[in-house]
Amino acid sequence: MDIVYIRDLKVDTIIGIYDWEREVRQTVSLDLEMAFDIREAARTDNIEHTLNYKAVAKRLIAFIEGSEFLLVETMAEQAADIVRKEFKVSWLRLRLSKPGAVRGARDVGVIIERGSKQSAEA
Ligand SMILES: Nc1nc2c(c(=O)[nH]1)N=C([C@H](O)[C@@H](O)CO)CN2
Repeated sequence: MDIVYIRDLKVDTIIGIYDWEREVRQTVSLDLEMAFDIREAARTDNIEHTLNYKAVAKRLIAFIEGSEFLLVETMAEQAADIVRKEFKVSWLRLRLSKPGAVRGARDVGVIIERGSKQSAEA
């Protein structure tokens, strides 16, 4: 199985359960791994034959910038749903982190896997 990925996509947004978090935008970071068979794109050297990571990143930035979730869980689930449905991704792993949200920790957050690797198999 091949993977197209985006690492450390930083986006400013309203996120969090505390009063102060509803007023100040914080930075979240996304790591995204998406199953995609890259062989046709490699053979043709044509962007139309692959999963365009810039298009995925632009869509996620627009979605997250406009959102106001309380929990990282909700943001992660909805972001995964967008990628799966709009970009026809059969399997993905998404890590969503809030850098500096907990004193003493570099970052905190969630990692989710959705979909099946089967349909992305060669
Ligand atoms: N599992 C979670 N735990 C916590 C979350 C969350 O979204 N998911 N959020 C917070 C606060 O908003 C925190 O990020 C502020 O420091 C606490 N725990």
